[in-house]
Amino acid sequence: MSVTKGLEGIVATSSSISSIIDDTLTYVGYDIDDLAENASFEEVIFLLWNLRLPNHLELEDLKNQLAANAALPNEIIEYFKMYPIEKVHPMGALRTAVSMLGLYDEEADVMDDQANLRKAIRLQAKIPAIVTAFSRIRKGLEPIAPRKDFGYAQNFLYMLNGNEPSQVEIEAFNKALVLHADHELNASTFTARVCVATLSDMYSGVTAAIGALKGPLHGGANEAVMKMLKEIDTLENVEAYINNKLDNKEKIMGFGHRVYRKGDPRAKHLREMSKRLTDMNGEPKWYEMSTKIEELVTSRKPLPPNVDFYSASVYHSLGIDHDLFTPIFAVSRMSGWIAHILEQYENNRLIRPRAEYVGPGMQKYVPIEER
Ligand SMILES: CC(=O)SCCNC(=O)CCNC(=O)[C@H](O)C(C)(C)COP(=O)(O)OP(=O)(O)OC[C@H]1O[C@@H](n2cnc3c(N)ncnc32)[C@H](O)[C@@H]1OP(=O)(O)O
Ligand SMILES: O=C([O-])CC(=O)C(=O)O
Repeated sequence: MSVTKGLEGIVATSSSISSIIDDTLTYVGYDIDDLAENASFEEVIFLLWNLRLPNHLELEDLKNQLAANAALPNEIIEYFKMYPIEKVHPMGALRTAVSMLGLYDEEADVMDDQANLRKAIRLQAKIPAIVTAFSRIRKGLEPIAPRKDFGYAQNFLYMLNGNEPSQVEIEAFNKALVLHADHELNASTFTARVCVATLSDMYSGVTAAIGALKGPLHGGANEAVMKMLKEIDTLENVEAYINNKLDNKEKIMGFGHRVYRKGDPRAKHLREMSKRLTDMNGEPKWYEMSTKIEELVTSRKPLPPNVDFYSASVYHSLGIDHDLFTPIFAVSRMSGWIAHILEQYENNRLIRPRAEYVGPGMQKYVPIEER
């Protein structure tokens, strides 16, 4: 047996959903640059789940269904009010709340295609309400009900802050959602597929995926980037901080990628947004520090920034609490997880690789009194 550590380069499934070829990312054959400039997040959801773009009526129907299913069971709100909300990380709360949603869904274990599509809508519709309700309750505020006349990105910001977001904010947030929606067989998507390949239910699959996204080597990196930016604090401090980290062989969060070599095509969109939003906010230092970090890191190592690097200053500029950055990634990636779960069900086989055993050889059991 030979082991490929971290399964690097192993092709573990076929998929029609997204592809990364020669550092180009596509969703169902549409270049991410094209989608980032032109598509609404709702169109991307439809695309990932149906493998084609919606027509006008189909898009309206999806928007209506998402709006109609956006409210949370009251028990989840009550649960947030009960537990020590100020002490938990929102990703832990999100993981638990999404799992709880399954308890209030009578179709949770109904596995036919139509039931799975209905669950998909419910999950995608409710995840913004979970993240925003959590955020408000921990600030002593009441959750805000979604508005039926608002789109997905607009509603998220509205439910979070309680006021109507500007057009610039809506467009920036929509673009961030589009950019994060799917990414081939990343760790959380693979986790979701492994889970449902046992023919477990969709709630189990996305709950497992949220757990995998939480880690700082994956989705958790966007929060870690902001922590680093705050630690550095000024443009003057960047050089010493980064050189010191690299000299000590420490990782710089938001850099490097398992698949991309020349660079992550999503990063340039987030870089542009970071420039625009930090300027608009009168806090250009976050962008200036970020570009200086990029210059320094790339001058020393072939490690371009990934999607998490500039998303940190983008979300910060939108006034979003730093520990909500990864939950927001989950709000978007829910669409990709669901697409992969549906695809896995369609052509399922249990995912069960092997491990090379490197433990002790055969041993004889020793009774406890003799140990
Ligand atoms: C949405 C996403 O999940 S995007 C990724 C988000 N994660 C991060 O930004 C965390 C920082 N980056 C990393 O930890 C890695 O680059 C990963 C996890 C993304 C990819 O990891 P892998 O493909 O396993 O690469 P691995 O960690 O083995 O690194 C290979 C080499 O590059 C170095 N390296 C990789 N990333 C970084 C980094 N961010 N900073 C400094 N050095 C790095 C490693 O130290 C290692 O060096 P060595 O060969 O001298 O020991
Ligand atoms: O693909 C990966 O390994 C990580 C990533 O960029 C993502 O999930 O968006």
